[in-house]
Amino acid sequence: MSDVGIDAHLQVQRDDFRLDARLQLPSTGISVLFGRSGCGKTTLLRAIAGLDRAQGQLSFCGERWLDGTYCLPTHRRPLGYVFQEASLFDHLDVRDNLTFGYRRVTRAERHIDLDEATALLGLEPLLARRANQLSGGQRQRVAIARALLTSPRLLLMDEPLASLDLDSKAEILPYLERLHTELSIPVVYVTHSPDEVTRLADHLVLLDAGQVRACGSLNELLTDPGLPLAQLDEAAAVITATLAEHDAHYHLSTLNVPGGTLTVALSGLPLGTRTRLRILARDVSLALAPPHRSSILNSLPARIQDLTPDRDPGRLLVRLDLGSTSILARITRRSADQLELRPGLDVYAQIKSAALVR
Ligand SMILES: Nc1ncnc2c1ncn2[C@@H]1O[C@H](COP(=O)(O)OP(=O)(O)OP(=O)(O)O)[C@@H](O)[C@H]1O
Repeated sequence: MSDVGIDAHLQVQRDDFRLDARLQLPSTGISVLFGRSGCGKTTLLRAIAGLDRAQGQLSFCGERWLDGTYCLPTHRRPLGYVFQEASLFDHLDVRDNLTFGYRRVTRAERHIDLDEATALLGLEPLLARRANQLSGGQRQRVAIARALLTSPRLLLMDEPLASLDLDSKAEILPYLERLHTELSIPVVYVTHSPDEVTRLADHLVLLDAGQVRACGSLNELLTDPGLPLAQLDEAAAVITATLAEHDAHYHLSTLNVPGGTLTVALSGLPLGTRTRLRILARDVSLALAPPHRSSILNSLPARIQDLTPDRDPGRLLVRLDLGSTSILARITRRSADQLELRPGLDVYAQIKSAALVR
């Protein structure tokens, strides 16, 4: 990794649980800590913040935060922390909640101002409202803006959507996506929601029983047949795409993707927008020749990287190299034998359906 943000080997001992996590996270983008309930996501996040006592080493962008007996206290670590439930000052209005931390940052250290944070989280109409008159989603947006106004160099978020209903989650996700595109500070984000992973993660850390099972870029881990994500029914690749053309007549949009173009249902996004495209493994089939007179619009040249047994004994998982990224195909073992598929073979990936991630 060229630009390392967090470089850590952290241990936390609890009565019946031990965290022993080695990880390196990049200094940009959203890194998601992912894993089942109780695997240690919150424990690791709190150890990074210095909120719980940890052993080991931790540095951030080369600065030592923990090393043996040396421990930089939380209030001296330049980080913002967003908890599952926003703890606001209920008797204050939104503006006063926001300025609370902001005033304590010296002018020279400020890299985001009140207007920017308010605009980024869409809080203008709420500034005069008292905190106890906000919905759960609005409270969480205020909590995120308040964390940003302390001008952190690292933002830690512990399941910020977990206590919200579906509508509030849908309301807040676009704001989190904006953080992603408009701010350059790295975010470490805890969730066990696959949807949030797909929408937000650039980088993924898979935790299992207190240990890091894998750590890498989102699509690298999603398409790794040795990891549990590729064995899910919903196994999918998430690739980056750019909107290239809208066809109002046929109600379709075309996107540039690694290795070619793909067509999806007409999108309202402007041409040139960079977005994410989710391609389910079960929606990809393989052919040895380019499709001829097929109803499938999407076909990309690809090279087989590997073939791995699937949970279903009648099927195989095929990882396909598109050049700069990979996708998965779930096909029958019989087809694989009939087509004599093997690593290194050039094929055509026929994609029945692909969806913009939103
Ligand atoms: N304060 C504590 N004292 C003792 N044990 C704790 C404490 N906090 C967490 N644990 C235990 O540590 C383990 C990891 O908990 P942690 O909250 O980090 O998991 P998690 O992956 O964040 O889970 P979830 O997704 O359910 O929030 C669990 O077994 C939990 O019971």
